[in-house]
Amino acid sequence: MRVYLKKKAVSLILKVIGLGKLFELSISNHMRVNPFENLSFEVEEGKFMGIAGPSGIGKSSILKCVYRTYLPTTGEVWYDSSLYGTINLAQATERQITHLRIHEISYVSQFLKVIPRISALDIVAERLLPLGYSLQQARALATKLLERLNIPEKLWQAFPATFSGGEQQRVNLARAFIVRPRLLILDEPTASLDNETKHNVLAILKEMKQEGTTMIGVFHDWEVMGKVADHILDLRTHQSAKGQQQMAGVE
Ligand SMILES: Nc1ncnc2c1ncn2[C@@H]1O[C@H](COP(=O)(O)OP(=O)(O)OP(=O)(O)O)[C@@H](O)[C@H]1O
Repeated sequence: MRVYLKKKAVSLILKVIGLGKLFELSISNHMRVNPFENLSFEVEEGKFMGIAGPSGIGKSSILKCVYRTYLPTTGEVWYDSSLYGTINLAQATERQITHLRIHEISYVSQFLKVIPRISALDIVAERLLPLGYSLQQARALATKLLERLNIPEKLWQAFPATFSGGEQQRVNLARAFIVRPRLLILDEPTASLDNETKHNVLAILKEMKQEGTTMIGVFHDWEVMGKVADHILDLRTHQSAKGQQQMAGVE
């Protein structure tokens, strides 16, 4: 008897085509900075794509174009969303982007945008309120996450404005993790963490991957990236990336 294994269909969650970003610096005599152009890549559902390349090549800007903090100058960012089906994030409305950020796309950077006079616990818990959780449920889940990220209990009711860089980063991670997003964008998420917390963050990322979260991320620490990434987009060797930024004055 022959047994045929059914080939699992590959499902793309992100397809970026011809992405480019041009910055024009009005304060510097209209100098133009064009870190990447005509950049294309794809990410399969449930996979982790790391982005590598030297400082200034555009890694963070690519993440920001996907999260739509930056509007790309050229190109398409096709995302297979739960809310709207396949949608080009480069052309989605602000309202669609806001909804996607609440429900399915999270971004975590090295820095926390500190919200004044809200406790660390509530900054994390509040992410769950628009998703239908009660304040009590949200606080219980936030507590578990803050514990896992080694934030001491005495800080839970404190305001993160006074926290150290590493503590703020852990609150930032908790805010992104708590919603268990469909797409998680990570920009240097472990940069100021001690080894024990880094280890815990990696464990949470692996757990989320198993639950189906797709991730794209930039890590300075190649060892950390190697532990979670399924493949790496290396901007130095990527054919369609320019590989280095070009600067030119406006004619
Ligand atoms: N908002 C902005 N306005 C003007 N220029 C910008 C802006 N954001 C990024 N750039 C420029 O684009 C280039 C790429 O920056 P980006 O932060 O994406 O690089 P990176 O590869 O992430 O660098 P690093 O590894 O040092 O964080 C840099 O020259 C940077 O100065």
